[in-house]
Amino acid sequence: MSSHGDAGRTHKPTSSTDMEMEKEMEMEMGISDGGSSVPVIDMAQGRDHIVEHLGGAACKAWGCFQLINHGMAMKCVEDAREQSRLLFALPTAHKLKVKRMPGQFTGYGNGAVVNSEALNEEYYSEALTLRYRSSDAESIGGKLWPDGNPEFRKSVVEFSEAAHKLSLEVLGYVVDGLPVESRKHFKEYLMEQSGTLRVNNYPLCPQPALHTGLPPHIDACVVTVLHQSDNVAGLEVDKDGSWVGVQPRHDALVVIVGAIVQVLTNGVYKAVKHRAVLNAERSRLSLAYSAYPPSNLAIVPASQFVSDDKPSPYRPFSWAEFLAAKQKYVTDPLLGLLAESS
Ligand SMILES: O=C(O)CCC(=O)C(=O)O
Ligand SMILES: [Fe+2]
Repeated sequence: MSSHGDAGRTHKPTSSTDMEMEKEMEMEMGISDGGSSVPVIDMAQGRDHIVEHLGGAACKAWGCFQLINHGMAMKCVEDAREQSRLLFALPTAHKLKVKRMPGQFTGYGNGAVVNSEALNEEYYSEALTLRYRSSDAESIGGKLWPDGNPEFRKSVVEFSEAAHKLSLEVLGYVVDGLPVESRKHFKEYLMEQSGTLRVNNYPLCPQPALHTGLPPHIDACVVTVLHQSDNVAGLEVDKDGSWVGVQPRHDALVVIVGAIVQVLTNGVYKAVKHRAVLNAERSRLSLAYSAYPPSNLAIVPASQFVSDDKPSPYRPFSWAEFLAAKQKYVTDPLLGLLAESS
C-alpha cells in the first residue's frame, strides 16, 4: 500500500503508534505520500524538496497531489468562489443564455467534462467553462449580468491567471525531476499561455448514492489546478482500482496530472482517473483550471521514455486532433488516438 521508498524511508509502520509517528514525521518533512491518502506537498519546503516528491509517488503512483503554501492569494480564490456562487444562484433561464452548445468548449451546461447533449441530463452537476486569455469572461459575464458585474470578470480572470502561473511553476518542477536528456523536450510544452477554467457546482443531493456528480474521466490538458469546496468532500481519484477521496482543504490546491503529461512521459506519470461524488447535506463548488499544451507542437513522448519494448500506445497527434477526439471520447480522448487505430 504505502510507497515509503519514495520518501527515502524503507521501514513500514507496524502498529497504530508507528503509523501515527510516521504521519508526524511526514508532516514535519512537509510531505505525506505514504499510506492511502493523496500526497500533500508543502511548497514552503523549497525547490529540491518539491522536485523530489513530485517525481516520486505524487506523479507516478497517484497522478494527483495537494499543494500547500502554494503562493496563490486566498483572496483570489475566495473572490472567484464568491462570484461562482452568485453565478449558480441565478435563475436557470438566465444561465441558459450562455448555454454550451454541442461541439463547443465554453459556456454553461450540466456536467463539466461532458460535451454531448445525450449525456448531459444524467449528471447532477452544473458548470461554466471559460477559456483563459479570451474574451469569454467579458462576453459571458455581460450576458449573465446585463446591468453589469465587473467583479465576475475580474475574479475569474485573476484566478485563471494565478492558476496558470502555478501550473507552469509545478510543471517546471516536474521537468526538473525527469532525466536530464529528456528535459528539453518537455520545456517546449511549457511555453503555452492558454487553458480553461471550469467552475463546477454540485447541488445538495438527497440520495447521493443514486446519482453521479461527474463521471470518471481523465483531464484533457497538461495539468489541472483545482480548489475544492470549504470542507465538503467530493473529489475521488482512482488508486489502483479503488476510489480514494481527496481530503477537502481550504488552504490547498489539488493538482491533477492530465492526459498530455501521461503521453509525454509515455505513461511513467499518469493521468489519474477521477470523479466527483455528491453530498446529502451540502452543495459543493469547485474551481478547476486546466492548462493546455501549445497548439503548434506534435504531442509525442520524449525519446528517452520510448523503446522497442515500450512503444507509445498513441500515434503522434496535435492539440487540435486531441480536441476532436474529445468530441467522441469525452471521458478519455486518448482512446481516439491509439496507434493501432490510425
Ligand atoms: O469537482 C471536482 O472536484 C472535480 C472537477 C473535475 O474533475 C473537472 O472539472 O474536470
Ligand atoms: Fe477532471
